[in-house]
Amino acid sequence: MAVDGKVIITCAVTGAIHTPTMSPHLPITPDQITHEAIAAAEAGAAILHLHARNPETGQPDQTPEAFAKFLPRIKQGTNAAINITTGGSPYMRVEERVLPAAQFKPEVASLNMGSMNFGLYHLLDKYKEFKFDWEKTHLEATRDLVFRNSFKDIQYILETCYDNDTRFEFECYDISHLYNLNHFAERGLVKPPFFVQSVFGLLGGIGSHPEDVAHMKRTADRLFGDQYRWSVLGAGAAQLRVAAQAAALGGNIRVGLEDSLWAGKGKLATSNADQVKLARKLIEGLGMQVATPDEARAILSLKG
Ligand SMILES: C[C@H](N)CC(=O)CC(=O)O
Ligand SMILES: [Zn+2]
Repeated sequence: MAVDGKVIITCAVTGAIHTPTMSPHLPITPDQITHEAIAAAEAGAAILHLHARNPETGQPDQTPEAFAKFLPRIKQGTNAAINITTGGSPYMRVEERVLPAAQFKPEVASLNMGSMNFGLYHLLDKYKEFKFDWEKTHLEATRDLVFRNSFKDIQYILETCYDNDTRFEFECYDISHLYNLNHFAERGLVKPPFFVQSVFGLLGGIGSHPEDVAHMKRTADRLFGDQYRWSVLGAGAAQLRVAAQAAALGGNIRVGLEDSLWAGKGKLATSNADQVKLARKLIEGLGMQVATPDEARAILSLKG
């Protein structure tokens, strides 16, 4: 819940879902990722969720070397908390996916709380021509893709990062994922407050209807009571609508070009900061305030 009316904005700067042909504004190179991350923080993002890409082709790159090309500069340029993905790309194995978080010991790392179909092939209806061959394959192959996050995979990431005092952004794409988180809580493998990032509107997970958002919150309230901090992300066109509903319900918000390329209906976002500014307007419009990085650290008990 927004603590003392402070709402945490997370910005997911580039991700591993969208591809270069989809938007000229998708940051690919280390310079672009660095610039976009710092600008998003200046606009109000307290947490920066980071993936790396091949600077030439934009292909997801989960090697620590790729992250090392922008992490130090981002840390120098902003006080925002760093959140390194352990999801990588849904095609990767968990041993590869956990490497950057294990090496850089960030304040936050994402943790996907269940296996699921991860559909992107429907985007092929929209984009006919692609700059790079891998883009079409990347989308097409999701027709038969299972994003694997077995209990063993999840425990492997938890144990690999345990001594780093890294806390997790628990990505819950469906109600069952909340129960999986509860399972690890009961086993004492995760400690509160749980930063629950509910994902809405990704093909293979829960939808983005207001009933879905309400159902996810009701279930999390019942399972975790005051032991969790709720945040939401809406995929694609649902981003701002889901953010508005959640903020009104006391939730925190995730935006960024990883989750949506848009800044309103049919309008391509020209930067991550664009979306952060829209989120800020929402929050302040509701009479709440945007949490600073240090306020977010206090709310989420981050190591700082
Ligand atoms: C829907 C988002 N792409 C979820 C995500 O951010 C996964 C991760 O990086 O671990
Ligand atoms: Zn991610």
